[in-house]
Amino acid sequence: MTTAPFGARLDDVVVRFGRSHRMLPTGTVVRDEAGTGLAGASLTIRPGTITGVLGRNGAGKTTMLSLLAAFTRPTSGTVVVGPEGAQEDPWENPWITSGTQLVRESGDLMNDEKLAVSLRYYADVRPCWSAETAERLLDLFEVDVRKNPSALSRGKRSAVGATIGLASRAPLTIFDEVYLGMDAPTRYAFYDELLADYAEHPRTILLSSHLVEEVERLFEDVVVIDRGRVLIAETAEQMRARGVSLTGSKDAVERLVGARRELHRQQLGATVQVTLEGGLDDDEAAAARSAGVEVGSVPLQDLFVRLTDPRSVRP
Ligand SMILES: Nc1ncnc2c1ncn2[C@@H]1O[C@H](COP(=O)(O)OP(=O)(O)OP(=O)(O)O)[C@@H](O)[C@H]1O
Repeated sequence: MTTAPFGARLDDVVVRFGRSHRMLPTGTVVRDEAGTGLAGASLTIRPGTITGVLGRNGAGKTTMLSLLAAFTRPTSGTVVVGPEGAQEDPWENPWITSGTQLVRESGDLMNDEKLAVSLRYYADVRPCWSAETAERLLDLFEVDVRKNPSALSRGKRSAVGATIGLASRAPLTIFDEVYLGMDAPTRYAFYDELLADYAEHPRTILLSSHLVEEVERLFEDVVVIDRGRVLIAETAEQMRARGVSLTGSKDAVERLVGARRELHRQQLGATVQVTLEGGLDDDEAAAARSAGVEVGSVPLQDLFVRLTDPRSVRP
């Protein structure tokens, strides 16, 4: 089993879910339209990076992550996963799937057996499994492996998911919103463990989260999915350079804004704060300084919210 980090590529991938039939309380049967998970998504995941996967509810994050782990198959388009130069379709491909660990909020645990049984299963199917890491993290998160998963609180189940992801040491490790049930101290402990383990055992990690502010410091690359398509796929640094915030008197800020695209505007008494798309060149930065306008960076969370705002018209 190779331990080289896996990368992945999606080319024009469409995922359509079948039509379903539903009976209303009145007895009438209605036909639901087919749902679209992805509507032509193209993307490259660089091996050996931590990539944040962001998107509003229903954007297609889970669909995309499920494709990489071969839990779902594309309706059209291609998906390949694997180490550089040896990427293959992951569907029914044991070589690729044994190197891919998808951790979902549901936990994927055997609810009627003691937790120790599920852990043995993961140890068997993940060639790089670290029993020592699993034991240490379960101890850290105070999870009792003699309990059945169904007897664990939501937070403890999330901690088990986090443990499985880290202990798998899988060349592609995917965390799909696993931290939702965890309290803040547990989440922060998880982020620290993830960074420490990643530094020691380089691999590819994908993290989807709605807690963008909290996790953005972990990201090297960022993918933003919007309505089934990939809106942004670049380094976190490039994404941060997509916006700049200007704070100062209305007139001075207005002069700097000119005809540029505004992502957000906030009036604070006589002061206005505008988030602009793009950065400032040297002349603009000098003009801002001499006009007493404060130039700041924009957190990824704010950029993500503004760039995926359905009310904003894209150029
Ligand atoms: N099994 C399914 N049947 C029909 N439609 C589905 C199914 N699974 C997902 N969808 C639809 O596909 C779209 C993308 O869903 P997906 O779960 O991938 O989004 P998401 O970005 O993970 O959302 P969230 O942040 O709310 O978890 C949504 O419109 C959803 O309703």
